Amino acid sequence: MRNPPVNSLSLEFLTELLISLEKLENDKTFHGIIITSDCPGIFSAGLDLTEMCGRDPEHYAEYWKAVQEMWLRFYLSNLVVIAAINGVSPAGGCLLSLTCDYRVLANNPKYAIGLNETLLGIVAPFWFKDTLVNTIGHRSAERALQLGLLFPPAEALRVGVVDQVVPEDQVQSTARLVMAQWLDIPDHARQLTKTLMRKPTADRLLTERDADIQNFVRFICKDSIQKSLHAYLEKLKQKKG
Ligand SMILES: CCCC/C=C\CC(=O)SCCNC(=O)CCNC(=O)[C@H](O)C(C)(C)COP(=O)(O)OP(=O)(O)OC[C@H]1O[C@@H](n2cnc3c(N)ncnc32)[C@H](O)[C@@H]1OP(=O)(O)O
Repeated sequence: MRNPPVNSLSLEFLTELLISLEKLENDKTFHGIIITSDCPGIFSAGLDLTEMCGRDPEHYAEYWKAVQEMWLRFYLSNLVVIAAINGVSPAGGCLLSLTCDYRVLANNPKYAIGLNETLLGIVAPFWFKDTLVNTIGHRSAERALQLGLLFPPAEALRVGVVDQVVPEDQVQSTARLVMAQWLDIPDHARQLTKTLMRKPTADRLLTERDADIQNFVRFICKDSIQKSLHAYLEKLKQKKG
């Protein structure tokens, strides 16, 4: 991913990601992809806050549809998808990595990962929650979501948000090694098993997709939510001094 400075998931970047995924899926010589970041120290800062602030309801609806599409397409991809997480990965960045089949995280205490939406005064939708529950179990997800926990590497491994923590200079080579193991499995059997495990979760969003968009637009348009998102963005900008 190369969307400097922080790989935020803007509408344009989400569209690029989806087009890239589609191209790779349509090319039958590809069987797997590794998602990693070109922004030093940052895997992805998550959803682009500027897409959710000070825009009109039509824009929010279009943006949310693209976020849903990213989740659905990566979560259900027939390819083996591995995240080589080489930086901090809050909220939407964590969600993207949770759509993958396997997560390798660099062992750097700054590289926290988690769904921290409550810290921004917003609520992770049911499909963010479902993805986390499917990964770390109900009790750990309940605690992580309510507290907006961002896990440093050792904690992330202990709770199961990531599958492996390795020295920073071994993230890419480990991801390639893991990819080779996954590609050794007969592809047809692996793909059907992935679908079996994930389709019920995806179906839930597919049947409630429009309602989920409407909920998002209603929620994000609230004055109180706009105020807290503006304040959060301002805090990020002022951090530089
Ligand atoms: C109902 C809704 C449900 C779902 C909703 C939301 C899910 C989400 O994903 S919300 C986004 C959550 N993300 C975060 O909380 C991360 C915020 N960013 C950071 O903590 C830091 O920027 C980060 C640790 C990633 C990187 O730190 P630095 O290297 O120190 O960079 P800066 O903080 O100086 O940021 C540079 C530049 O980028 C802008 N920025 C950062 N994050 C975002 C973002 N998510 N969206 C848009 N823009 C972002 C930041 O404001 C700076 O901008 P400038 O000052 O204009 O350079």
